[in-house]
Amino acid sequence: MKLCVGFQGESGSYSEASASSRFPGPHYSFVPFKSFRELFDGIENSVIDLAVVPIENSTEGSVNETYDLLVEKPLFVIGEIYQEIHHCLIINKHSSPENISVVYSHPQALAQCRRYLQSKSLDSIPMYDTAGSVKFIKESMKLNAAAIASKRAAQIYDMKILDENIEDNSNNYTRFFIISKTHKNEANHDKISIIFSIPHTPGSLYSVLKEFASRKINLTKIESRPTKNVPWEYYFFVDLEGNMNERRISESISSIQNLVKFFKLLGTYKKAEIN
Ligand SMILES: O=C(O)C(=O)C[C@]1(C(=O)O)C=C[C@@H](O)C=C1
Repeated sequence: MKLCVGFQGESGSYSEASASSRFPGPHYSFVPFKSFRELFDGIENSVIDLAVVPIENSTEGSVNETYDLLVEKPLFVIGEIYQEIHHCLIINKHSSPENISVVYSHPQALAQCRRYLQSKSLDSIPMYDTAGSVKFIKESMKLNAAAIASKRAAQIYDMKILDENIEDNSNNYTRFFIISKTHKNEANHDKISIIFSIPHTPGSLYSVLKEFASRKINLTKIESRPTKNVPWEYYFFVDLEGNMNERRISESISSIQNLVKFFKLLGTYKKAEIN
C-alpha cells in the first residue's frame, strides 16, 4: 500500500516538488488539495497519511495560514524540508512578450518577485497556487497574462518560459513542515517546535524565554500570531534545538508549562539540511 502525501496546489507546485524530494520512489502517492484548510481537514480525517506545507520563506517570511491551522488542528509536525525556490515568468505559446501586462501567481511568489514585477511595470493578480496560475492562463487562453511558477510547471502544462530566476533574491528558500496525525519522539530528533500563549503581564514572555536561555538552549525561530479570540493577545511559536530526552530540554519544557495559559508540543523532528 502506498503512503498518501497531500500538498496544497496543483501538480508542478513547489509544495509538490518539496514533497516528492523528501518522499521519492514508488511507495508514495501525492494528492493535491485546493486550500490549506482542505489539506488539514484531509489529514485530520485520515484521507491522507501525511501533508507537506510551507511554513516560511527566506525572503518573504511566514506563511500565516499554516501557523493558524497548526494551533487550530490536533496535528503534529514530524519533519522539515528546505526547498530552493527559483521562479520563471511563463506565458502561452501563442502570446507575444510585448502584450503581457498582468501576472498571476501565489501571493508568496508574487511577493518574492516584487522588484522584478515593478521594473517591468506588470500588475499582479493573486491566485491559490503557482502551478494553478499556469493552468489557469493556459485554460482561459489569456494572451496578455503571464504566470510565475517553477520550470517544471511550465513543462507540465507545455507553456513558454519568458524569463528565469526572476526572484528578487537569488538566495530564496522555503521551509516546509511535514504534518501528521500522530507523533513519536525519537532519539535522533534534534529540533522541537512548540506553541504557547501567555498572560498579558510585564515580563511574562521574558520568564518563558529565560527558561531556555539559562539552560543554553538555542532558539531558531520565534513567530507570533493573534489568538483571534481576544484582540492583541498572541500565540507564540518557538523552534528550538535539542531532544526531549535531554534533561535541560525536558526541564525547560515542564517549567514553562507552569508559566503559560496554553501549551502545545507541536512536534520533535530531525533538523533538515539547507541544500
Ligand atoms: O504555490 C506554490 O507552488 C506553493 O507551493 C506555495 C508556496 C508558498 O506558500 O510559499 C511555496 C513555495 C514558494 O515560496 C511559493 C509558494
